[in-house]
Amino acid sequence: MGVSGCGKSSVGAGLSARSGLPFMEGDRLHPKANVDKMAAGTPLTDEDRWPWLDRIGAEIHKAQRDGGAVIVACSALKLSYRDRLRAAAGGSLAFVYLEGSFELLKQRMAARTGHFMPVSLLESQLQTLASPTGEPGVVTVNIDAALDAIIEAACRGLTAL
Ligand SMILES: Nc1ncnc2c1ncn2[C@@H]1O[C@H](COP(=O)(O)OP(=O)(O)OP(=O)(O)O)[C@@H](O)[C@H]1O
Ligand SMILES: O=C(O)[C@H](O)[C@@H](O)[C@H](O)[C@H](O)CO
Repeated sequence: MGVSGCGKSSVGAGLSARSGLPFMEGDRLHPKANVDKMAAGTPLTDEDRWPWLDRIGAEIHKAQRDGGAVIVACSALKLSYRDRLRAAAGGSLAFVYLEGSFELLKQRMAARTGHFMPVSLLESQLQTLASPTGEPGVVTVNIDAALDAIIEAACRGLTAL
């Protein structure tokens, strides 16, 4: 979890490769209207996000019900969003929070190509973000490091929960 450009997809795919667990890109569950809205430079509202979070929660629940687990890339910016996911999951749910400075996030967003999310939305992402550090089941990893080191730190943190 974390704001746009923090590395959710990259780290999620890396954790999936290491653990053998399936990876789900949360952005793919956004309704097209949400993606169009963000692409046009307008931040999503709670009302835009609830149905999307419920889709993600249902996928996590299904994986756990079937005796498995799934790694999901999801911004989960507010406590109320994370609690919605926790309630939907029904089982245990851990969060890896990828934390970074405005400058580094901006730099990573600006350097990537072919992504719908404009850099102009980073400020609103950070304004909406409520840090999860201190909530149960949260591993916080600073993103100012090589991808491998971030994945390693996330793995270590998750194992220690
Ligand atoms: N540790 C890292 N070092 C250097 N570049 C990185 C690192 N982690 C991710 N990146 C790059 O930063 C960009 C953002 O990463 P990524 O797309 O994984 O973030 P994200 O949180 O999934 O973004 P979004 O939510 O906006 O889709 C990508 O171009 C990715 O290759
Ligand atoms: O809750 C949100 O505002 C969204 O999920 C965003 O975080 C983006 O979809 C994502 O970061 C892609 O850039």
